[in-house]
Amino acid sequence: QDIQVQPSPRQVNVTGKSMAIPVAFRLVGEQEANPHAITLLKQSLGDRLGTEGFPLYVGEKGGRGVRGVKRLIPDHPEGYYLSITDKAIMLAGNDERGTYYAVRTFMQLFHEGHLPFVEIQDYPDVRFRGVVEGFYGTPWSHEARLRQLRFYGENKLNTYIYGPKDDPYHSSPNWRKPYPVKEAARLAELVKVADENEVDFVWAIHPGLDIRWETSDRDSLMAKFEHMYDLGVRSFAVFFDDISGEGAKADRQVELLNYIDDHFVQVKPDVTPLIVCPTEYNKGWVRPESGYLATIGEKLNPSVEVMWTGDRVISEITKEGVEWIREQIKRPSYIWWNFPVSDYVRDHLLLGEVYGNGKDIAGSISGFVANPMEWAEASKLAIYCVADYTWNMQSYDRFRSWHRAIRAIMPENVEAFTVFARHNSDLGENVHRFRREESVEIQPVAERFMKGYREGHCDERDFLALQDEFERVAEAADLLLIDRENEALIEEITPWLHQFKILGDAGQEVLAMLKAGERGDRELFLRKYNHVKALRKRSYELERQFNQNPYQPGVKTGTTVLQPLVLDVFTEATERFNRQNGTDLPLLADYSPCKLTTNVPQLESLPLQVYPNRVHLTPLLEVVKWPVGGYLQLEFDDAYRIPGTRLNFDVKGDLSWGVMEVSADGETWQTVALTRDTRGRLNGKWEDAPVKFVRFTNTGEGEQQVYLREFYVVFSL
Ligand SMILES: CC(=O)N[C@H]1c2[nH]c(C(=O)Nc3ccccc3)c[n+]2[C@H](CO)[C@@H](O)[C@@H]1O
Repeated sequence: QDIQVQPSPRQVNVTGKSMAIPVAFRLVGEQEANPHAITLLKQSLGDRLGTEGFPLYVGEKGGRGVRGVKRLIPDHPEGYYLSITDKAIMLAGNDERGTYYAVRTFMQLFHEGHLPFVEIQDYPDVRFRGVVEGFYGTPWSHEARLRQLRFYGENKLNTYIYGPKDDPYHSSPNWRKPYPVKEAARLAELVKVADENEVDFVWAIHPGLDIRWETSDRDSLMAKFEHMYDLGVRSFAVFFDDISGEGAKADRQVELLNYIDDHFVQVKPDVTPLIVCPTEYNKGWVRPESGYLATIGEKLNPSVEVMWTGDRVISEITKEGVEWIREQIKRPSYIWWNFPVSDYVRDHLLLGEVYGNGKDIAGSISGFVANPMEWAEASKLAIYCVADYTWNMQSYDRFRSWHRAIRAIMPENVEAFTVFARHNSDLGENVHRFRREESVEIQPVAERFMKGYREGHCDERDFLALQDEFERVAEAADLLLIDRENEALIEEITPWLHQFKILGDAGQEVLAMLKAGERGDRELFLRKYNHVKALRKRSYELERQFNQNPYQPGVKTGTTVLQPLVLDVFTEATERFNRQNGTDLPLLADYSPCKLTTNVPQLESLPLQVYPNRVHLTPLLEVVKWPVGGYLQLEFDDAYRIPGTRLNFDVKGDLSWGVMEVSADGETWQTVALTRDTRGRLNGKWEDAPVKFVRFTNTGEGEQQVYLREFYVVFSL
């Protein structure tokens, strides 16, 4: 019998067939066993659990109920022994959490009215496993956190670190202040639910932006920890990441951390080891001359856990990397894995497989927590896989785990959510150059088809495979948009589902356009051409409406394979149509909210890079000869506010020869005042009535020679 347990247990021996689930269980060990384990049993077995019936023994090593199997219980933290025979059921933990995990596993063995005869010996690879809510952006809601904690209990994750960068009471300016009553009550509830799910709720403080190395701030921090202790928190962290100046000094940090350890953590009877995120938290930032890590390694109390993001801020965790840092800090590192966090690619969802981390790192790390997206429910896909990976690395299978995660999160729409997640996994170009696979199955088909099409032949089998995939994309979007089984998840991803539907429709239509062109059916070609243009405009409008933020606004989907394929087929088919029919249809499917007009010859065919709230001119390497009266003008499709303009012509002197102007009608113009910043760039903004035109003109006495290093306009409705 295929025993499917999440996370995958270490040792499973199927000892026979199975038995019908007993109508009644006689519970033995209730008084001594972990009460959370007992509660869980009662919740799952309900009134089947009582004083009569099939014997069910539960308890920790040394307890009366499980003394007969003491030597079978793995001697590891959170380890457990489970056996089901035709005589009795045994759920025996090496400690309280192990008993709880034995029950969690037991609950997964019920299958079609039967229980398998099985023996399981199990324990986790990594001591501390879970999530650090440590991203920039909108912190998770209280309800989302409650759902997360229950999810961690189900998946044997034992750590949740509360550290949302944008919580002013976690970081500056209010880290010194107690939470207001309402927030305090919510945190107390989180601690309670975490405890019920055997999760350590770790409260982190991020004082480094404005900490003063004086007794007063040390006392403020201790007082805040006492305030959190009074709310029930028993696990604490100090984050010194992303700071500079005074707060970044290693010796000062170590002095404070040791003080906290000596006077708070070690003094309290029930507080777990302190965790610190150092300022030099990845290898890419280590400056040996700073001696920062050496100070941490030599002077920080050995009991303090030290976090580490790997060779870079966003990186895969390797054995070589964790062994290197272990040497530096003189202890195993506590991994802060920056995935599936997307606060630096906010227009993307990261729903792909969890892969790339070593399966041989368990011996050199003490913890592994994933930093998630601001989309809590969507992050569960990766969190589920991290739970599987950190519990039993050697047996981890990225593909199996990802598919089980999808089935666990969206059981009524597995196929649709698989299609959606398959094409929403890469980050696109980003500052950390961290990429993930996307659209893996269809990618070779798309590449082969496009190559053949450009060479003049259209492979029918590939054509049909692509058509089928785009149909599945459109179907998946509609199925998920009406899904009611996981409304919180659908609410989070709805903007991307709408974008995904447009992509599926556009993909089918460009293929129809291609076929119409091949058959010489002008009327149908033009119908499809116009429909695709309309779909791209809808896509653009959706980007401007949803997920607006100052960093990466908008809604991206299928950006690695499917979107480029739609644009490539559109352009190629339109080029052929124009050649065959002597037409001049625009080749770009993408909708653009503005167009460039100019009388400066070198700028005439300059591509625009259009983002949801910014339009950039592509920089030029050569010198631009800008004649007197020469102008460069952007005309928008609507009247917009212009909160920012920037130009950089890389000229040393002043730019008195040029003027930046705006207009609502292209007739009456107003000058935009420009100020030069420290890097010689000229910045302006227009805060009066919305305008449709922005232009820059050489109003001087003679031709100017400039470098077009940067020219962009920020626009907003
Ligand atoms: C330890 C850590 O990753 N800290 C933050 C962090 N810091 C960075 C940086 O890239 N920080 C940085 C880069 C350059 C200069 C200063 C700070 C990324 N991240 C994460 C992903 O964006 C973010 O979620 C996290 O809060």
